Amino acid sequence: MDTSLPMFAGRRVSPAQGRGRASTLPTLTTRSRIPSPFIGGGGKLNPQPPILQQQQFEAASAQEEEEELQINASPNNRRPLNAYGVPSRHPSRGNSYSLPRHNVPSNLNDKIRVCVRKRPLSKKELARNEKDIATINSQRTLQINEPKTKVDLTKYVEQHTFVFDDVFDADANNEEVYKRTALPLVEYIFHGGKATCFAYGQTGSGKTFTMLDERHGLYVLAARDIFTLLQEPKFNHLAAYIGFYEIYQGHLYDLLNQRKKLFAREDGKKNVIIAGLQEYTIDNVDSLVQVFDYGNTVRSTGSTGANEDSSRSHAILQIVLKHKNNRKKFHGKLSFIDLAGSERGADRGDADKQTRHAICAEINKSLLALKECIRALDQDKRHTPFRQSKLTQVLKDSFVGNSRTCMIATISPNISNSEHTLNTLRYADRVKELKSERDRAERVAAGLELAANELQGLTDEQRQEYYSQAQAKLAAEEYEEYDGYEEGYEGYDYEEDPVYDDDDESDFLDDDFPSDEDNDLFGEEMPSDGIVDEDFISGRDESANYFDNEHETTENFSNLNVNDTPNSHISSSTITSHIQSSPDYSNSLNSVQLPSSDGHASLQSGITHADMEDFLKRHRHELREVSEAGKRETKLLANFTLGMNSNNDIGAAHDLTVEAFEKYLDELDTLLEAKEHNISELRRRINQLWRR
Ligand SMILES: Nc1ncnc2c1ncn2[C@@H]1O[C@H](COP(=O)(O)OP(=O)(O)OP(=O)(O)O)[C@@H](O)[C@H]1O
Repeated sequence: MDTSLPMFAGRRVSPAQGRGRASTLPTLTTRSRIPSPFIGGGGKLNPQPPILQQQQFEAASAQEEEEELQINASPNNRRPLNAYGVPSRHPSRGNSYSLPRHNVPSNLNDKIRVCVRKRPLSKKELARNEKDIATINSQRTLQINEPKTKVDLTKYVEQHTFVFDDVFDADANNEEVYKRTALPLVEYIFHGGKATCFAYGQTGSGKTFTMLDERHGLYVLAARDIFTLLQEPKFNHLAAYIGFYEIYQGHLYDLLNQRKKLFAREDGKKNVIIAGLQEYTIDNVDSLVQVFDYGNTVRSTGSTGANEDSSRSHAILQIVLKHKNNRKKFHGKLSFIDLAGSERGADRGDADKQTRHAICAEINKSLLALKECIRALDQDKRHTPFRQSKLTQVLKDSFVGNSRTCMIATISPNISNSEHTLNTLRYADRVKELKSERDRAERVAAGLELAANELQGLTDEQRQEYYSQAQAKLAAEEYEEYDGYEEGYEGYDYEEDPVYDDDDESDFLDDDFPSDEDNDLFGEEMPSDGIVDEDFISGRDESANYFDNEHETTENFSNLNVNDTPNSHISSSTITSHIQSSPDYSNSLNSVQLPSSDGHASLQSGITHADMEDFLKRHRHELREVSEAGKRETKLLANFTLGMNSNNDIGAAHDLTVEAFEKYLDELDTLLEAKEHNISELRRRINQLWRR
């Protein structure tokens, strides 16, 4: 007797999952698995989410799907033949199933969306008579018919079925793709969010065509809508700033400024700043395309067997919305990323083998890190491994807090690329596991399979044996799948740290940025000659670290007398006195109801344990935020002091120092504002406790 387990899409399926739970199908709803403050009623950034309509639609569709399944289960139901003339379920393996059509649209407001786009067969592929092995079954499912050969040389087709948020067939145009991928992100950034849209896939599968095509690329379509929205009176105070850079072998280069090397840092509000990035204020699509074309000509490319223009770098086009009258005031950000080709180590074109290996390793590392970061977010992990690659470091602020991400996996449909295509789809599948839907499909498929054959005729004992094996197998698979993600990174045990104790606010614990010990936020090597980098000072740089700060020394601090500044609201060099003199501070202080003067606490009697816990959480948060801001402040002070010391006080050098001083003050102001905010928030909570 063959007790091997039935399989689905390359994975074995538990009979317990299959038959046991199939009967509960009608009550299963599809999905709402990503808890996000912006999804479902009341989310500030999402004033009218179409969730309700969607849920109603889902309920109706669930019923339809169920009916369809029962039809498929009928022994009289003849399965269609696939492109190879074989029934859609291979009789000898029992490992593939015809899935219900997933006609339920996904939620455009999900924090993370994963879509797939199939390109048409190219002329060359058609001329070679290559078969199209990718079948789109519905708006959300696709099937890869992978030709295989058994050891006895019998040919068969293995079918792999995947479910995504959206699947676009070869005839879908960029406008259609745009509406369900980047358009929601455009709307989102106008509500103050940060968003990322990226394409992932094998060389030649259509990433550039989708993202960066100069006529219909998603970036052009998005820019068109962004510029239109900026004309509206309510957004009149905003302007779009365009920057275009690449990540090549772990370094950042400005594509709009002669590949000048760039450094990524984080400002006081946790926005990632690409220091030195040349940004253009652009208000029409034509100029944007011009700027972009220019940038593209300097992008790092190499030649592979597959595509002459194949890129070896990740290209990032960012559109930042800022306040017109204050460029430092950030509103929203949308990044389009054309990732380097995903195939592993298969490149053949580069002359130098060592370079080729280094490039491939770097690309693989960053793609892996990207996947892990998105997975961590999707699964609400407490720690996100941003530091594992330059790509994820620069994208950090697009993943945490008010952020949305849309990934478009691009696939080639031809037979000779089936392996790469499957790799791409598996990668995408892992990025966001649409568990409830996949499980549902698996349960159904397994249920049908079992009903049809294997368990029939078995004794009770044999069935029992079958179930235990299946359960053990599933448990092992699940263990393998999640093993390794829980430990955190950099060897630091966050669980043990009482300060970083169990907090429910989303990004308390996922901050990977180094603090005092690092040169820049990402630990990247900075110019270490102590000389002011001209470009940093030239006014293009929004970062605070204008000077090399390799040797942070306290003696230098005394050289800076903040009291001498013309900026009157910084009245003292100490944070405390600054905070005390601020209007926010006085307001919060005035509004706090202190305990009565006879010394008896006047806490409200109904205070619960949970209230106290809640307050402690807030306090920990405040402590951490303020101490981080303090560290940044120390660093800022040291940087400026060192820079000032290395410049003399006459002529051009003095002018540079004054300019840097202005920026230093600006940055300091932002840091203090962040601290004040945290402190006054804590005081507000104290106030609430006394009052209740
Ligand atoms: N959906 C599509 N419809 C029509 N043609 C397409 C589509 N997608 C891609 N192509 C064509 O396929 C070819 C390869 O596409 P593209 O250059 O976008 O691939 P890529 O994934 O960006 O490759 P690389 O990683 O090497 O840059 C191009 O000639 C492009 O015009």
